[in-house]
Amino acid sequence: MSNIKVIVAGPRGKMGKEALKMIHNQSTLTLVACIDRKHEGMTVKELDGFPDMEAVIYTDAATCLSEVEADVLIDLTTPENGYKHTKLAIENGVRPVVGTTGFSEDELSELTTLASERGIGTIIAPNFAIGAVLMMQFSKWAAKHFPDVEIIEKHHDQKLDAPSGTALKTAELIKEVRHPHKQGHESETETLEGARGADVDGMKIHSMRLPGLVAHQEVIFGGHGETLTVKHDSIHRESFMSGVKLAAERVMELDVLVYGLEHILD
Ligand SMILES: NC(=O)C1=CN([C@@H]2O[C@H](COP(=O)(O)OP(=O)(O)OC[C@H]3O[C@@H](n4cnc5c(N)ncnc54)[C@H](O)[C@@H]3O)[C@@H](O)[C@H]2O)C=CC1
Ligand SMILES: O=C(O)C1=N[C@H](C(=O)O)C[C@H](O)C1
Repeated sequence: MSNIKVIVAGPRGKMGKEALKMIHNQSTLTLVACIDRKHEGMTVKELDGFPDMEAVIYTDAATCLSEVEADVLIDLTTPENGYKHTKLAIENGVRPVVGTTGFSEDELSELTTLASERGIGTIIAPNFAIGAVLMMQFSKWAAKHFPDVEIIEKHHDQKLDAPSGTALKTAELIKEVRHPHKQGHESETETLEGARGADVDGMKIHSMRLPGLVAHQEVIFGGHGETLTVKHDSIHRESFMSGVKLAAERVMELDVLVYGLEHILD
């Protein structure tokens, strides 16, 4: 694999820092610039102390994506900015690898159309951890046999979006095999609003936010006299990095947008 020139948006965030470490420690990706809210003109070396990272920080995404010669944008920011960066990247011929979650369905559909029109490979993956991708696939399989299911996602208390991108993606995969139906008692009522969680075609999603958590999900299926739980825990953000690296390599071979890492895993 020849060397891939990468821009990272959000380099000072929890995921951005982990991505810089990953890029620093391997040989197929080279950091050529960063997009940040602050520190215009500084280098990553000056900002974070990585000894040989001379990549310059831009505060204006449009300038960065139009001026810097780059193959891939890795975006790890916020829903609003991630969407803007992804759009700008596609318009400038830079392939986006997006970990940022919280995009609306309309935004995803607009980006899908734009990527196809421009022929620019794009990967948006709500979860880059290989174990999480397997947890979602196992859940889809289980839902064929256990159509009553509730998703419980648990995250750190700095997370902006709820439910998590992973929970929504899990529900989307389960929807492919589950007939919509209301779960629980047909006459059940909430005496406290929100008690039964968010609703996707009758299946429920519950979001927990607490300090000390990283990223965790349980998908609980109920049957006759039995339950089945499919569970994944990211206990360190390093868990996401093999997926980010794989996506940055595979996006070079794509000319459309794919949503979910499962599309590029062997
Ligand atoms: N797909 C995946 O596997 C994973 C996705 N995520 C998602 O990644 C995103 C980032 O997560 P964290 O690193 O935990 O958040 P964070 O809050 O630690 O980092 C976000 C960073 O984005 C920066 N930022 C905000 N606006 C910006 C702008 N206009 N330009 C450049 N940088 C900007 C902030 O300064 C901050 O440093 C979230 O959407 C989260 O849900 C998080 C973990 C795994
Ligand atoms: O914000 C996070 O931390 C995470 N966000 C992603 C999501 O919304 O699913 C992926 C992972 O769960 C961590």
